Amino acid sequence: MPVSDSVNLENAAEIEGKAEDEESTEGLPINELFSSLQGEGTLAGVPSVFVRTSGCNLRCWFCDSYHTSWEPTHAWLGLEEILAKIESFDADHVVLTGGEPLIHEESVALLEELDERGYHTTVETNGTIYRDAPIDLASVSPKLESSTPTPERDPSGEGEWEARHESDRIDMDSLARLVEDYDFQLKFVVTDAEDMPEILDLLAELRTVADAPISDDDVLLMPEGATRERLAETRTAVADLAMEYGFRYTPRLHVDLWNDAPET
Ligand SMILES: C[S@@+](CC[C@H](N)C(=O)[O-])C[C@H]1O[C@@H](n2cnc3c(N)ncnc32)[C@H](O)[C@@H]1O
Ligand SMILES: Nc1nc2[nH]cc(C(=O)O)c2c(=O)[nH]1
Ligand code: SF4
Ligand SMILES: [Mg+2]
Repeated sequence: MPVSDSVNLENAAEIEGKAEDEESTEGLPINELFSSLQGEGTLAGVPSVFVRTSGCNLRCWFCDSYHTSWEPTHAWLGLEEILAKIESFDADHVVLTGGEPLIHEESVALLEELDERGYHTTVETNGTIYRDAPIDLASVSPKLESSTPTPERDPSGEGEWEARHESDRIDMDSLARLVEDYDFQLKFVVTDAEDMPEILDLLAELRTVADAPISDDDVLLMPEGATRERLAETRTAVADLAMEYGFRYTPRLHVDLWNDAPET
């Protein structure tokens, strides 16, 4: 969808207010809807349609989807319109992402319609919100302390989101319900070895709290980087960490192939 069709909201409070107002109505704020190869995780390389909702409850400093979080941009589309666009592509897999798709109650209705039509559904989520929906793969990316937008790292302000991001980024109950109810992968964005103790602690706690087994094979380390240049700096160290700790490594194929251009 060309961004020129989209409505640009000025600030985060406005989009969040808008998203809540619109929960009672049909439709979703869509930032882009396109066909590509799944670039990340266990299904990397699978042709998929991506539906990117706008709006997020967190603000990672490195967010590669800036126009869904820091500066949300979107058009409101009805479910029928979204489904027609999805069906115009020849794919069996649909990836619902964002922004944070699970802030929107209407995401459940979309997933139900996709399930009825026989699509395999992946939901890319930060794991802070649980919803009961036909999700074939919950692709959960819990946010580490290294994602927090400190004043030095804030891409748009002076650290106004730091405290809220820090207090909201982990919700153990939501994480536990997601891994209990769905096939899942835990996909951590990693920059260097300093991220590892927090990952190990989080896994230990989740394994205690969740009534579902979590194997090391369910844990994927993904290098931080939204550009080829940045990935070139992080990926070898992250691959080494995956080998050292016995977790999986996931590439970011869309960054390697297309440098994370829009609609890739
Ligand atoms: C834009 S997020 C949308 C879904 C959800 N909000 C989340 O964070 O999981 C999609 C995926 O991209 C990852 N991601 C975002 N920015 C990244 C970056 N700079 N480097 C590596 N992965 C990144 C997220 O961790 C998540 O797995
Ligand atoms: N090709 C491609 N694969 C992806 N996997 C997860 C993505 C996302 O932004 O959630 C993504 C994306 O933006 N593009
Ligand atoms: S949670 Fe996901 S969409 Fe939200 S700011 Fe972080 S990476 Fe971006
Ligand atoms: Mg992406």
